[in-house]
Amino acid sequence: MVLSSVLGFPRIGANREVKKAVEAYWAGKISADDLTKAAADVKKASWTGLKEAKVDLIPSGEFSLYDHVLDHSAAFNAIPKRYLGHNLSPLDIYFAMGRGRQAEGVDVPACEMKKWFDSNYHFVVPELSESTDFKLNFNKPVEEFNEAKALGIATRPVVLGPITYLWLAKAAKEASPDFSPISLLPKLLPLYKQLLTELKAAGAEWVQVDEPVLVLDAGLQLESQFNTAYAELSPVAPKILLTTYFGRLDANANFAAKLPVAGLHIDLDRAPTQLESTIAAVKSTSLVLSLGLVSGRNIWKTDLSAAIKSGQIAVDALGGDRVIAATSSSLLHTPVTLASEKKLTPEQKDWFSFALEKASEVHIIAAILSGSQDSAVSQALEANRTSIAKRREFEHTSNDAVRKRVAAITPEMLERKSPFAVRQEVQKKKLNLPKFPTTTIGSFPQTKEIRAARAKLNKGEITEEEYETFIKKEIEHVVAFQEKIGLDLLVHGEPERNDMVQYFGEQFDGFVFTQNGWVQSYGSRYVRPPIIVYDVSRPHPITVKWSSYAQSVSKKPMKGMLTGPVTILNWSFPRADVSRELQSKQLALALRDEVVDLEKAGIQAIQVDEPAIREGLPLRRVDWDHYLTWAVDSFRLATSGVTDATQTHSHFCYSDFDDIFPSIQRLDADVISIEASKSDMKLLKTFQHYGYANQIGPGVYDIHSPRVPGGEEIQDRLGAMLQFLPDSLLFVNPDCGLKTRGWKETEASLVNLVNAAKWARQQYA
Ligand code: MET
Ligand SMILES: [Zn+2]
Repeated sequence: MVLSSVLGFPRIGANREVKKAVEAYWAGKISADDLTKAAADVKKASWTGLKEAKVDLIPSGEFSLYDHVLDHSAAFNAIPKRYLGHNLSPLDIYFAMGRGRQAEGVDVPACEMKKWFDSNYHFVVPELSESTDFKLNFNKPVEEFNEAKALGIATRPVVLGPITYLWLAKAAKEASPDFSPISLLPKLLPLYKQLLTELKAAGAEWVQVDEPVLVLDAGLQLESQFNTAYAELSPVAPKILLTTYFGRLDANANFAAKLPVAGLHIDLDRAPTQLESTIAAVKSTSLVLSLGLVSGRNIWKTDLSAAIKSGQIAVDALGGDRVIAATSSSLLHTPVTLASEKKLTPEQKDWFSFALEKASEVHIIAAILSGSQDSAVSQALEANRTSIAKRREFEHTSNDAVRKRVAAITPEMLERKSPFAVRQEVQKKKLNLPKFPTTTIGSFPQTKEIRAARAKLNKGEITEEEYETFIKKEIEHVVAFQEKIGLDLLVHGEPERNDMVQYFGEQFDGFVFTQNGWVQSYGSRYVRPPIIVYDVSRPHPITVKWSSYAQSVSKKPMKGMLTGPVTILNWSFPRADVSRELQSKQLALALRDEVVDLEKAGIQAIQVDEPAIREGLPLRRVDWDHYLTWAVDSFRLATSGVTDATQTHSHFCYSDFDDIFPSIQRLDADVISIEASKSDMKLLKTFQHYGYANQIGPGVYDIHSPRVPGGEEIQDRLGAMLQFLPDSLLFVNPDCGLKTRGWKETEASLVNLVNAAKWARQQYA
């Protein structure tokens, strides 16, 4: 019999209960016990939901109050020293690692966060060194396994595998220079042994061990690391299902299929081509093959007939008892349920499947593959056929004007009229900026009042006109503030935007929005990604009125502010019926029109933000070129419609450029701003090494913290930067937008920034 399985479920609650509970706990409004209770309710709802959806293998242990990688660090006692000795409870140490802590004399910053593979989920990076004192503080998978068991629900516990855990880790500051986290494998394995032994004793039949590192180019040692680890773990563990997701096993399938485990899971949503090769690799073994047929990363209804067809290939080759029908990855990346969407049209609603609906899908696939005669199952399959047929019909329609425009993109459209050196001279005269021009990244504090006004507009409590008047006042205030403190290149402050992606999605044609489609981004921060459902176009100018209004109240140059095509794409749920490249080009053309309109309206500098361009980088290096080509081309398409005199800017809030430097260069923005405050000056050496020749503003302070940088501190940074960058290229700016900051620290910080730039003008006159 083919069993159905779900690799992980959203852990935020159907109505964001977990966010509400953890934030209430942080605010001291509820106790740790209340928090545990709220978490238990959410887990119970997930397990019950999955059981009702008739999923055979239900996950446990993957719930998290903040982040599942952090859960492992806390369990393994991989706790950096700075969090100890403050008399904090284990729970508070855990949260301090996740988000920092500034209270009652304790002042510790958070651990670093990084993007989870190619997703927009952030995990807390483990910090390890030779002196990390591994021990098993608690066994979360056992606890949750028992918790579910007490509710009468048998589950398959989930753990992050040892190799992937160590691979995600970084060397702590105190580690020796040649330390590499993977060297701790021999020290870590005993903990996994203990954890898995206890799981087996608790009665778990299976355990899901996630090793997504297997889909990366993670080096030659991988095979021996896996052999060592699993030879030790298998004898003591429940049956191990080794799970990979987000990509292809490629050559790693050769050794993965020979590991002493009971099953292997592959992602057929991201990498459908690995079905046949993996079947061939496992055929002569006794491994169970778990097929990731239902996407854990997107929200489109699965074409069940197609999934069943793929599943049947595996069943024919291996027999039904060796096949599991599963989600491709954890459903963490999808919203909980469609049931709470009241505003989608019935037609739209019929296109989607969120986590709970996906659970039913794996059940139907498994049931059909097992030869089920159940009429409910055949009806569900029939209904799915009808839905998919309707969706395909819709997909066959297109906005021909948009398609034609994409087809007619010429190489010239990707080129500015003149090279940077020529543009720089023209822009110097036109914008008349001083040396070391000061600017900001776009947004100013999104105050309570701004959010209240937007909420009132949405509820119909104020008119569109009243809202516009309010926003204009905000803009006036932000502009006057910037003039007062002496910034050079101004911004309007983005008060009209709820979110840098959602705002544009709402103005473009081709997007659909959910009311409750929240997905965890990190900790208690959830996002509601827009869904691209159709060819994208711009029915009318979007930001022109705000930027022109801002320009009309100042004599200083105003910088227009847009979100780039690749970032809009990466932070939305994309269509599955056309390529990401096509969607990106459509977005680029829509933005190109906006850029040209801004120029026509007299805006002399235009910033097109691409903070997500790097996270979209494919997991396998062989796929990089293709992505980077269309991603960079999209940016160039969006920004190259202007004359030499218009200064284009772009912004990235990371600094991990080593891998993609040539692509950053190829964007050919006149000015880029990057995050640099946290990552010392190593990055600037990269810029020097590659001979970056356009203008650049490495962030001079970190906006993610309320801390005000001192004037001298900023001067020092500028001095250090000027050792690597010619003074004619340097801009002075913070490292990201200020929307999450308060006005008080914003003012103090920017005053120091302006003064530091004045100092630099004297020093380097
Ligand atoms: C995440 S990058 C943010 C850029 C945007 N212009 C802002 O200032 O908020
Ligand atoms: Zn940013």
